[in-house]
Amino acid sequence: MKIENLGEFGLIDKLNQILPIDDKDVIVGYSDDCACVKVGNDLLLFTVDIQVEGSHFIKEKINPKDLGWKLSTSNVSDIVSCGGKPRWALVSLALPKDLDYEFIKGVYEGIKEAQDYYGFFTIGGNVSSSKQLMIDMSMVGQTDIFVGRDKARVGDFVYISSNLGLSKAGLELILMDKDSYEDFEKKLIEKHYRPKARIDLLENVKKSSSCIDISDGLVSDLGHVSKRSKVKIVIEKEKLPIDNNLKIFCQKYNKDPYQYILYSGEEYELALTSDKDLDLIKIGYIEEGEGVYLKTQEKLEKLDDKGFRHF
Ligand SMILES: Nc1ncnc2c1ncn2[C@@H]1O[C@H](COP(=O)(O)OP(=O)(O)OP(=O)(O)O)[C@@H](O)[C@H]1O
Ligand SMILES: Cc1ncc(C[n+]2csc(CCOP(=O)(O)O)c2C)c(N)n1
Ligand SMILES: [Mg+2]
Repeated sequence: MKIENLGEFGLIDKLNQILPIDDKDVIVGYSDDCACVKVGNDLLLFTVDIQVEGSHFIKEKINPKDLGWKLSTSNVSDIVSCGGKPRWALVSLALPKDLDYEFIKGVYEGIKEAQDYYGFFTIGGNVSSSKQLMIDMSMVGQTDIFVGRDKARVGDFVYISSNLGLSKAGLELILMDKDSYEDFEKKLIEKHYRPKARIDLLENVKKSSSCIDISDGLVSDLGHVSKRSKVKIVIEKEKLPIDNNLKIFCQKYNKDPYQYILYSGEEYELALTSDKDLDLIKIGYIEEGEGVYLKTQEKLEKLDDKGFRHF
């Protein structure tokens, strides 16, 4: 069986069967944005995210500082979505022998910027030679309560932390390889290269019944919440805000903004559920049932999971 036929999540299920968890201190494993372990009175959160040349970035196009920032943000975002503060990171480098030192220096300067902004420390790592450039960060966070994907409840509202869709538009612009970009295009590209994990929303996360960060796309990531919480999630189309720069992008390139809002990955914004009134963007509600639906005035349509998959 080729792994491309198993798919990303089919593969993870099989790996879990080989290594089941038999440790009473593990609160959550294999199934959420972070694994969670009880140590004394604390809950520690563990996550790991890699940036691979060709899959996550094009080396010739990315500023190495942006790469260090994006790598850090993808890790911090998982910690924040579980309600935690990022604390410590390890960085594993797989580097082609002829890589210029200046590139890795830039990556570490980007990590430094992220450390200062998010408040964590890199405390070690590993180095190996490799044909392909890969930079992997693992991160430990700390919290007093774990906010997962499995406690969205019927009657909750669904919230998002910001306008969505910008990262996908930014990536498409980068891949167009244009000689020059208009100002609104530069802003979309900036959103792709410099996403901000929503550490500012930790108090809202802790008040939520469930939370997930949007790395594969809103529908795909809400699909995880729906499956794990065993509920139906209804998104009301008219409540989805369209960012002004995304609107201009879609007009210029003749695209449907909702394909971006619903399916853009690498947003590192949050999707939360709560029965409380949160000062965030309310986009829908939870009902009994399963799946993720889009409601318009005319119809209620079940949405396909077209999220980003590595295979
Ligand atoms: N190689 C692996 N071995 C064991 N568990 C894994 C492996 N890869 C992923 N997992 C687990 O599967 C779950 C889903 O992983 P995934 O990387 O999709 O996390 P995510 O938070 O949904 O996405 P992202 O990493 O983009 O934030 C996580 O709980 C993760 O710890
Ligand atoms: C060259 C290039 N091709 C495609 C993409 C898009 N992309 C890569 S990973 C990912 C989702 C999160 O993945 P992960 O779960 O690995 O964090 C997305 C949307 C990109 N950024 N660069
Ligand atoms: Mg995640």
